[in-house]
Order: sequence, then C-alpha cells, then structure tokens
Amino acid sequence: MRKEHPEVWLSVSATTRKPRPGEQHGVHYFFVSDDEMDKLIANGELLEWAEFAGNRYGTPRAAVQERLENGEPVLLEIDLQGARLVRESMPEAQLVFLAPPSWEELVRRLTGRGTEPPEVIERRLGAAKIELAAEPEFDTTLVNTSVEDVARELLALMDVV
Ligand SMILES: Nc1nc2c(ncn2[C@@H]2O[C@H](COP(=O)(O)OP(=O)(O)O)[C@@H](O)[C@H]2O)c(=O)[nH]1
Ligand SMILES: Nc1ncnc2c1ncn2[C@@H]1O[C@H](COP(=O)(O)OP(=O)(O)O)[C@@H](O)[C@H]1O
Repeated sequence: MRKEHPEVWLSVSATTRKPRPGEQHGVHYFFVSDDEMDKLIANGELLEWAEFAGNRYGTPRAAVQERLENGEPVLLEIDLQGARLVRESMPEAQLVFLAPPSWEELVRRLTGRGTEPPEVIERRLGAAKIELAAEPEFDTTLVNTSVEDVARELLALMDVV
C-alpha cells in the first residue's frame, strides 16, 4: 500500500518488543526499553498504548497530531485495546478490522513467519481469539486474502485513489 501511495503516512509505534531480523529502528518501530516506555507513558507522549502478548506498544502523539493538523491522512496499525482507546479520544476515527481469511490460515501465517517460538504463537493466537470476537465493534471489516486486494480496499476506504 505504501509502495503505491507513499503519501499515506503510517504511524511508527514505540514498542518494548525486540526487533525481528530486518526490522529497523524508526522505520518499523521505535524499539525502546521498559524504562523508556515508562517515561513515554508518564510524559503523556503516547496517544494510546497497550500491552499485547507480553510487550507494550504505543502510538507517539506528536507525529500524529502534526499530520492531522496539516490535513494529511493518518493510518494507525494497532491492536483491539488501542482501537478502543482511539475511538474514545478521537470519535471521528474510522476503525477497520483486518481479518484473516480463516482461523487455519491465520495459524499457518503466524507459524510460517517463523519469528516466534511456539509459546509466543500460542499467546498471540489467544489474543487473536479475543480480537476476532470484537469484530462487530469496528466500522468496517476487510478480509486479508490477497495483499494487493486488501490494500486497494483500504485505500478506497481512506479516499485515496
Ligand atoms: N495499541 C497498540 N497496538 C499496537 C501498536 N503498534 C502495534 N500494535 C499491535 O500490536 C500487535 C503486535 O504487533 P507486532 O509485534 O508487530 O506483531 P505482528 O503484527 O504480528 O507483526 C499487533 O496487533 C499490532 O497491530 C501501538 O502503537 N498501539
Ligand atoms: N495476504 C497475505 N497472504 C499471505 N501471507 C500473508 C498475507 N498477509 C500477511 N501474511 C503473512 O502472515 C504473517 C503475519 O502477518 P502480519 O501482517 O505480521 O500479521 P499480524 O500483524 O496480524 O500478526 C507474515 O509472515 C506475513 O507475511
């Protein structure tokens, strides 16, 4: 999606998760320590944050605010708890549920990625069960069957053509 439309800005979150091979600081995430995350939270620098599968993740507030003030489209890729917090603080936000084609395919993809040990995959699948049950809370559901199709659908929802 970003290859085709680099003007769509995707917020870069802060996380206490360790980088996966190939992930770059400042590009995929700001990889921070537990102490640094404590400070970001205490200083009110995060628009929202949540704990997901044993790590904390949060959206830096300033960068989002700056873009919104310039009228630029903003995309957050966040978990269910974060989506609920954004809905409260920014009721105008559009919540899109990105769903896997099936439970079996979700398990296949997570396992096939090969970046997490089995116990972490189990924890993430537990979180996925909770998130899938909350799908009706969202404004729209997009099923991630093919990346090309779902990217086009999301761009259309954002009025990017
Ligand atoms: N609330 C919240 N969730 C986030 C944020 N950044 C990422 N997440 C979510 O945290 C979960 C785990 O992300 P990650 O460890 O990158 O795993 P992946 O999505 O399987 O590649 C996903 O559901 C992300 O959407 C954030 O800033 N806030
Ligand atoms: N449409 C798709 N077709 C095939 N594989 C996919 C598709 N979408 C994601 N994947 C793969 O599934 C794995 C998990 O995807 P990811 O986007 O990290 O999902 P999540 O953020 O929900 O954990 C990754 O290895 C990714 O490359």
